Amino acid sequence: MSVKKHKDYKFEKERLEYTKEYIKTTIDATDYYKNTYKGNIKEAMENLDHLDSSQSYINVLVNTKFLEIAERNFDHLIRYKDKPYFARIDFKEDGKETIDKVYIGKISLSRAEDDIPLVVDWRSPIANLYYEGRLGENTYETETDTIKGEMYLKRQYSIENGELKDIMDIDVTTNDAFLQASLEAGADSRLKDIATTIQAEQNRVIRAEMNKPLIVQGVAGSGKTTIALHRIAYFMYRYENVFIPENFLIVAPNNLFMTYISEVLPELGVERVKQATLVDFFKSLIKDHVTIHKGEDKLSIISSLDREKEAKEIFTVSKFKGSFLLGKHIESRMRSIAKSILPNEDFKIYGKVLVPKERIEEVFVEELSYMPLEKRPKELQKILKNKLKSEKERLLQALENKYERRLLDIRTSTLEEKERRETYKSAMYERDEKFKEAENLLKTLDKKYIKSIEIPKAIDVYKSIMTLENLKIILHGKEYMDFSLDNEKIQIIAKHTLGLLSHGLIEREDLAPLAYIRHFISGSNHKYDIKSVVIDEAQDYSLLELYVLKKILNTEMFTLFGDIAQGIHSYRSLENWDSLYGTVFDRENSGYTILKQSYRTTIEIMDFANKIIKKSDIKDLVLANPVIRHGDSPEILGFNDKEEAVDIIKSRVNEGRDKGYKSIALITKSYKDAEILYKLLSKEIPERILLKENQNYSAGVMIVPSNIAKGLEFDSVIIVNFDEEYTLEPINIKLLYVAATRAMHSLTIVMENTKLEKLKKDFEI
Ligand SMILES: Nc1ncnc2c1ncn2[C@@H]1O[C@H](COP(=O)(O)OP(=O)(O)OP(=O)(O)O)[C@@H](O)[C@H]1O
Repeated sequence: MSVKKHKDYKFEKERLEYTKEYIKTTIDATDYYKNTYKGNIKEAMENLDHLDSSQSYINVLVNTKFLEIAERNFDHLIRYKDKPYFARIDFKEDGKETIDKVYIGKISLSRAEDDIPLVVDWRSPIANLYYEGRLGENTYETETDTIKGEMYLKRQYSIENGELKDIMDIDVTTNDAFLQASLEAGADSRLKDIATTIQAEQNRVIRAEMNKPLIVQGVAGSGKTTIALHRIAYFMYRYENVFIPENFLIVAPNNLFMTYISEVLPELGVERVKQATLVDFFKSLIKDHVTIHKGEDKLSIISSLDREKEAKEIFTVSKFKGSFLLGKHIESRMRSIAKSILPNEDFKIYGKVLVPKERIEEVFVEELSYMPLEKRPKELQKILKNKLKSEKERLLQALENKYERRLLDIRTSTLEEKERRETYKSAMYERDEKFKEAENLLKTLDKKYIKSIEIPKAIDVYKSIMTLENLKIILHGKEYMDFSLDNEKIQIIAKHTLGLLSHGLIEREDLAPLAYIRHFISGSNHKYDIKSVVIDEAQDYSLLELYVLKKILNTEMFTLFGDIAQGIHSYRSLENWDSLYGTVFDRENSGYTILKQSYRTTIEIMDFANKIIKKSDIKDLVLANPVIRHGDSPEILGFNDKEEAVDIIKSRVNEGRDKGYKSIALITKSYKDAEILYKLLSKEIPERILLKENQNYSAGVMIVPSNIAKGLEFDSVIIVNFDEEYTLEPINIKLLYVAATRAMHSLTIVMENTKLEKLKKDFEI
């Protein structure tokens, strides 16, 4: 139906024009204010020197703040002037006469003259009705109240360049046409914002309470990354007066991913939020000079069929280094280290014990345990100093008395005059010396005692933990056995780790334990002031990594988004969410949500991918349920040699381009295969790019190893398989699943004819 035929077209068009006009006036006014504030700042700066400078200083501060707000408003208004809202609900609150027409957009805008809202923010309480309510009786929660009433209308608008293109009344048509349209659009570049089409289950995650941990298990394409960012935007709105953007940390898998999500950040107004990879965050904490070993890609080794011994070593070492067991061992080891660095003697003066060593130990190890090791000596010194102070008077008095007596004895002695005088003089001298000595001791004894406490380096502590001898200690403890140790494993772990350390090298898995040790030694030496953490691809982190992050940031406000079915790094990371309870988070005090609906892929592709993941042994596997959207069936094409492979790939890429696909990914199992493919296509597709972890994201024809493709999406995916195979090993199943679920519209597998039948048979595809 043409938009003009809609019964309310005229009204809506006028309303849009009115809103646009109002925004234009507001933009002009804001611009005017901006200039006024700038002028005020300039004037106040000029007056800083001669007038009352404190008043000028205040003027600068106040006007700078105003200017900041005006600039932010100005940017928002400019950004949304041509699309001020995307939906409307009509709601009559119980007890009120009128029905409010509530226009929902990315900004809030009220008419200055009568304070009537023209547009309300999508994050406001009433907008919740748009996302979750159906027509009829409804309620929504404000900060203080529950508002009851009736919703009469739920309407969506398509507005392009300021023009009303479509009006869609939902709940009349049950099918959400806007969602369909938005899903059909191609992935030309990076992630987009979905404020218009957020679904109820996603809305609940976005608005879920922040002050306790929330784990979101979402199938591939369920919008985890997208809603993670919307959740931050929501909190920044909801707790505007409590948090600044810099209080939020997004933990992302790599730099490529960070640029992939970067476009949506300003769109949601969260561009100043902190972003870091966990590796960089931990690296910034460990100040000791260490280099991360660039060994062969562990994933390649693990997913190979003929490298069992190496794979076993990787599993053993990585699992241990990511275990809660190691975390607990570090904690107890740090206690023993705190004890061992203390001098093995009482604090005494002239043989008199002022503080027995047991008491010193109690203070240093127990009472000061809330403090980093580095800071404890100073605190201990204060105690010792106080002891010396209270001892001073008694000690000097005793000395005084002693010499008084002695001098008296000499004066009244029967010695000869000359000898008596000499003896008296030398006793006087001795007394002065003794006083000097005592005063000196009183001044320095505490320093001397403290000086002998040597704070170890984190790397040395770690080395000592990883020795056979010390690992054996863990073997004898029976607690926290999330990782079962035995003698053979200990040998492997010690040899592997000490081997690397002896060359000044560490591996990724060493970062969390090292950062934790460093945290014990130096405390929070990071530059962040993080209150709330949002982790995407959370299944890729180990228990210890998450535990250490939480300890270091000292907050409960964690939201974890992930999918166990995509846990291709499970050799070093979580295998299920349950393991987080009782270790990192408290089960009773944490939220857990499952998202089953997948928005990315067509039904045909999702069915194909589900067949693959069904072959895995993942406990309580949740299969993705695609939104109704059809497309071509995935194809598996065989080749006899690489030349033929190149021809097939080239023609598939061209077909994709003809269909208007802007992002086409050639996904390989490993980085090695990606490099082979990159070279092979140098003539046929010279503009192709090889995506790497540390580069910026850009669309086009991309060659991507599957582990790097994780989290991203493409219009068309061509899985290319040369030398390496996808077998029924758990890791291979996950790698193939990840690759297949990156596709939005089209999926092809290209592989050697000799391996093709086996793949089809194995996966029943
Ligand atoms: N409510 C929605 N409306 C429109 N598009 C949506 C919605 N939810 C998700 N999408 C789209 O679905 C796609 C997948 O989203 P996203 O990448 O956030 O999912 P994910 O769960 O992180 O996926 P994966 O785990 O597979 O990496 C994106 O294109 C996103 O824009």
